[in-house]
Amino acid sequence: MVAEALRLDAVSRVYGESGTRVTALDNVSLVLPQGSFTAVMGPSGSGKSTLLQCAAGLDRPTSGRVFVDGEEIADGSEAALTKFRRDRIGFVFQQFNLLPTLTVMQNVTLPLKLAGRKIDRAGARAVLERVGLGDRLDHRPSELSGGQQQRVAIARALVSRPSVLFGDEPTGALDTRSARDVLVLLQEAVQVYGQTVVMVTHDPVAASYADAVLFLADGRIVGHMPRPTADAVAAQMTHLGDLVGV
Ligand SMILES: Nc1ncnc2c1ncn2[C@@H]1O[C@H](COP(=O)(O)OP(=O)(O)OP(=O)(O)O)[C@@H](O)[C@H]1O
Repeated sequence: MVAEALRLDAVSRVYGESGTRVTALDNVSLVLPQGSFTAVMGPSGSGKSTLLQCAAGLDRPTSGRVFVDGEEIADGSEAALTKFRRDRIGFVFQQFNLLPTLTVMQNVTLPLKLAGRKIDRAGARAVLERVGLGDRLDHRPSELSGGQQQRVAIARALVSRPSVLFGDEPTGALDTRSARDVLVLLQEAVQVYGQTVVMVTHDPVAASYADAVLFLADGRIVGHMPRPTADAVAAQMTHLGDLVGV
């Protein structure tokens, strides 16, 4: 039996008041096993980012429950939620979100510092070597290419050994080759290191690196494709677009 890394039980997220109400997530339930790589796709506005934010504890569902590694995301204070995220969640954004004044090494060790954990420089160096940046430790983000910056962001997300690594279009700002490097890295995190990765993407090629694709439309899960190929994903997206009229 493979353990569960992520569980959503009937999660809904409603924005706004009556009149402007938007149901961004509508009663979504899912279970992802440890060591899986899942892509989340769907038309614009289908709820992909909201799903990721609720699953990662960056946003609170209106109703329903989220479990990471079997433990429910704290429903308590902001501080408790922050601790939960720091201990269990890694997040990679489209725009890297590195701190420009810090070096590569400082960026990567910052989460450990903020969490009051021991700074394991050797561990951080090993992760940076793994992402191919072992010789760039003292560089600033502005001295790196977009692909290299995203690899720093991935190293920063991996250094605290999160239960789940979330990516919100992590290849969205990269050229084809850099995107491929990042996707191979995420695949390796899953296949070699047993990490669990959940990635939102608009790109069928990026999605084809995952073990499975979840399709969202109107805040609901409307499809699941194991062993995706780029062509099959593109065909399914066209079909979804026809269904929801985009
Ligand atoms: N803070 C917010 N306030 C009000 N409505 C919101 C807010 N965030 C998202 N929404 C709405 O919730 C729905 C889902 O948005 P979400 O960003 O999750 O979609 P998405 O699938 O990630 O879209 P995209 O592919 O365009 O990034 C949309 O209708 C959006 O307008």
